[in-house]
Amino acid sequence: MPGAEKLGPDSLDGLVLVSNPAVTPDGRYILYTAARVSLATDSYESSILAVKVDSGEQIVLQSGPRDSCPVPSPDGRRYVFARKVEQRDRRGNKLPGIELRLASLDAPGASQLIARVEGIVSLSWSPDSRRLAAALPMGRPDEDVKEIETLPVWFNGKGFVYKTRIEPFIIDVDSGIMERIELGLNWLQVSDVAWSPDGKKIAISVAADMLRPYLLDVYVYDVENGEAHVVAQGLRGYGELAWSPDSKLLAYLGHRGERGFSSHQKIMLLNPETGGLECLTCSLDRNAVNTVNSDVRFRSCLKKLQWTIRGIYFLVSDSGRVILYRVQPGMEPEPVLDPGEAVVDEFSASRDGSIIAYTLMTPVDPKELYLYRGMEARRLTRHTEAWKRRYKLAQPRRFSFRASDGATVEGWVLPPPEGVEQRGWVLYIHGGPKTMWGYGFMHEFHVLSNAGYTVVYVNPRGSDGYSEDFADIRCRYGERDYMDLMEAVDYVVKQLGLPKSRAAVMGGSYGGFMTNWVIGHTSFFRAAVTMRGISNWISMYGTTDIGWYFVEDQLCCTPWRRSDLCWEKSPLRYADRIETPTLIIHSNEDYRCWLDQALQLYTALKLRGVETKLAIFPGENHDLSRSGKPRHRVKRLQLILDWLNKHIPGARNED
Ligand SMILES: CC(=O)N[C@@H](C)C(=O)N[C@@H](C)C(=O)N[C@@H](C)C(=O)O
Repeated sequence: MPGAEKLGPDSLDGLVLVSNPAVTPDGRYILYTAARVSLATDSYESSILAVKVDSGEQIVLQSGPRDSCPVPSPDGRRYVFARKVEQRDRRGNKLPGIELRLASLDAPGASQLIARVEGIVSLSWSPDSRRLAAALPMGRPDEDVKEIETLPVWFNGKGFVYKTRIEPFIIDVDSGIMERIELGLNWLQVSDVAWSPDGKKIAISVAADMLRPYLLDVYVYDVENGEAHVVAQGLRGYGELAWSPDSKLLAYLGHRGERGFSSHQKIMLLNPETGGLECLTCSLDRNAVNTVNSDVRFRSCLKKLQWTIRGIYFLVSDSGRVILYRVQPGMEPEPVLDPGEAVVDEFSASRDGSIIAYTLMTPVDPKELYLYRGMEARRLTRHTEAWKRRYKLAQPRRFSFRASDGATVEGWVLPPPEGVEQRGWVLYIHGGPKTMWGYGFMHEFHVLSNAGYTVVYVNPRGSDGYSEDFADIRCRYGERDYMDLMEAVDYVVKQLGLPKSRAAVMGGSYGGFMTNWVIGHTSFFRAAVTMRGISNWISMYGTTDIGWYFVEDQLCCTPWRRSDLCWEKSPLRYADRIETPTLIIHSNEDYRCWLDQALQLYTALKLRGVETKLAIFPGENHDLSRSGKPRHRVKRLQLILDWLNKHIPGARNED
């Protein structure tokens, strides 16, 4: 019977994650990745499928189980994709873990190896469909003793990276011959490569300053004479590039660092001839990328901007929604596809812009593939329907309130589904801080809801989805962000009637920092769960992949400059005030917020006799809750439920 099963932690099993909707430039096919979560193999079994646009016929192109990232060729006949492999040479040394393979759209299954690489940062076909520009990580850590002379030492999800350079290459796809593009840089990390439609140039965005890897320069490489020259310096942001159809101009996704890491990503128009730079989306005052949180995504190699003859397409995060926009030089940006209370999660457009493939999700619908053509949207896949039919999913309700400084703050409440008694509720704080809650699908929320916990999720100051000023809490962590959250608690208790004595607080990363901050400043909550969090900004500064610049930018302090401020903003400073029973969850390969952040808090709580438990997940990183091994994700969810059930006993609704 539909909705008969209770959606518990192991309901992850069998969920299909649809990602990477890639339209062939001629608009004939849409290629995409479908990854099935398997508890049996403890993996994501990913294959590459295609839909014929005119007939809707579905084709299995590569049956996996570790295939992903299809990138169609300009002539629409072939595509390259990534195959994850784990092999060693005769001496037992690990070989590069990614096969870059070439396949024909007319011969499903068959493919040929082009190169074995450590990873793929960016790919761009030559217009003649014979070569690829590629940004590839090169270099491997020492097998035994690590002899380190660079920064960062390690990077979340990549392990030790002190010998890694991300370099630009040209690859002949038929011979596999790889030719490095020389930029004459001692240290470099290429962010993106883009081959011009006339075939003559390759644009390359690259970080060249090891101590300030967030600064990007843009080079244009002349394919004929092999010379590269700088056309822009000191830019920031994602650094993605797209050429205009006439190969004269570049679109750059990023910013000038107006508000440090709190700046919105913008579509900037770069004239390679003059170096001129013009912001095309500043009038929006919204982030020109998708930052909505979801835990049902699989990896994708799609670009975040695309220049077709109808203009530059990009996504905008706005009040929990994600909308597809378009902008032309000299014109205002305009919405192309507004999904309402939903999220256009990824997109790609045919060369003439007449066909747009995208993935869409809602708070109760995991991602599926859609087609937008002739002002009409059509759903193309139903991979998650059987999974959805098994469970009862409650619908969230939006609320908003006027904060004490007059600003409007919005949030949502996800109650237990019909027939499930409310046991209590959790204030779930997102990370970033510059991400947003909204209309994305959160499996974890439905697990909490099905266990009888109403989930309250709010976008306080520091969140994305609003103005740049709303997001900018630099130097003021634990102030307006904290006040917005506490005022939201006040609102949901007084206005929405949630029981004040049956509340828990939880959050990850920055949300873990804020959870740690909350329990050091109030004992309102019966329980807390802090995940991949931050307790000490001084040690965060030197131990993580982004710490030495992220902490200085966001907290306005370093261990040597205003260290008092670093300490004042560290939850560990207030550990002697914590009374809330706290579960601490961390991964032992989290290099975004290192394990020391959890250990310091755990030690403090143990010494103070506060009920606490530390769960360390081996072989996992900062993204455990989003892409960790399925069995670990189930275990993590069970630990959370056990902790809440222990500290919010019984099933009573009133105080
Ligand atoms: C480069 C940068 O600004 N990264 C930050 C978004 C970042 O990783 N912040 C972490 C402290 C964080 O809160 N991460 C979020 C996205 C999470 O939920 O893990």
